[in-house]
Amino acid sequence: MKTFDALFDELSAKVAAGDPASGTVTAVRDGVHAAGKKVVEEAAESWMAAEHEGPERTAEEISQLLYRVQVLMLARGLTLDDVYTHL
Ligand SMILES: N=c1c2ncn([C@@H]3O[C@H](COP(=O)(O)OP(=O)(O)OP(=O)(O)O)[C@@H](O)[C@H]3O)c2ncn1[C@@H]1O[C@H](COP(=O)(O)O)[C@@H](O)[C@H]1O
Repeated sequence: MKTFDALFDELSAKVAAGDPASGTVTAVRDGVHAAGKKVVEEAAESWMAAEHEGPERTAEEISQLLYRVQVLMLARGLTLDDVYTHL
């Protein structure tokens, strides 16, 4: 099972390498505006799933939200430490 930190390490490595097969690399290159819209979209889908769908669908949507948050962090040049320092 993958953790938040492990996924961030994986995405960071793909972005650093410019992996052409990675959708993440494309998403990060699309920039903060596009990444931010995706965060909002997945946040709304998480909320709707929590209200109207089952726990499994909700968990799936939240996993996509966490992924999109990491894409936004990478597009903005933030590290995990930058965020964790505020927790
Ligand atoms: N965890 C994810 C992940 N979560 C979501 N996504 C992307 O986000 C897409 C879903 O977002 P959409 O906006 O298309 O979703 P949607 O149409 O709203 O669909 P639903 O939310 O209704 O399901 C998926 O098809 C993926 O492209 C992800 N893409 C990649 N990862 C992981 O990131 C790592 C690197 O992946 P690559 O960059 O593809 O190499 C790998 O470990 C992947 O498993």
